[in-house]
Amino acid sequence: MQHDSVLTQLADVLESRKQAPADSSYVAKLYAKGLDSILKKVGEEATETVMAAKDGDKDKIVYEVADLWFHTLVLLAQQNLHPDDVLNELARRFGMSGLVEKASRKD
Ligand SMILES: N=c1c2ncn([C@@H]3O[C@H](COP(=O)(O)OP(=O)(O)OP(=O)(O)O)[C@@H](O)[C@H]3O)c2ncn1[C@@H]1O[C@H](COP(=O)(O)O)[C@@H](O)[C@H]1O
Repeated sequence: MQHDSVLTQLADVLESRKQAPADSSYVAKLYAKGLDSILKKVGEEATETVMAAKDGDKDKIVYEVADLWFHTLVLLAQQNLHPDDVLNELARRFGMSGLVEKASRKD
């Protein structure tokens, strides 16, 4: 599987969880708890990433960054944003305009 398609497919799953009953999955439950709960998880996972890096444990760094990225993807979805919106911003900073065509920003 291409890595960029992991982001896209995960974003599709996160979008679909918006229609799911609150008790049906972790993400559905997190949406039901609301923005503050999502932000709390982002903060916790950022802290756990810092602790893993301070411990110098590379496996733990990868695991915690995956948790951090995952919860930021939940945040993006909750805000009706898509990973492509972030990839486009990174591409713009890298001097590569139009790298990712699909962006779903709705504001
Ligand atoms: N990638 C992930 C993923 N990464 C981390 N997590 C969850 O994020 C939580 C991490 O929080 P912690 O480490 O603090 O563990 P915890 O104590 O269980 O967390 P809390 O219940 O206290 O919030 C764990 O419950 C993990 O299971 C994830 N949950 C789901 N996904 C993906 O999201 C998709 C949709 O998820 P569901 O809606 O749950 O099916 C799944 O198919 C997966 O691909």
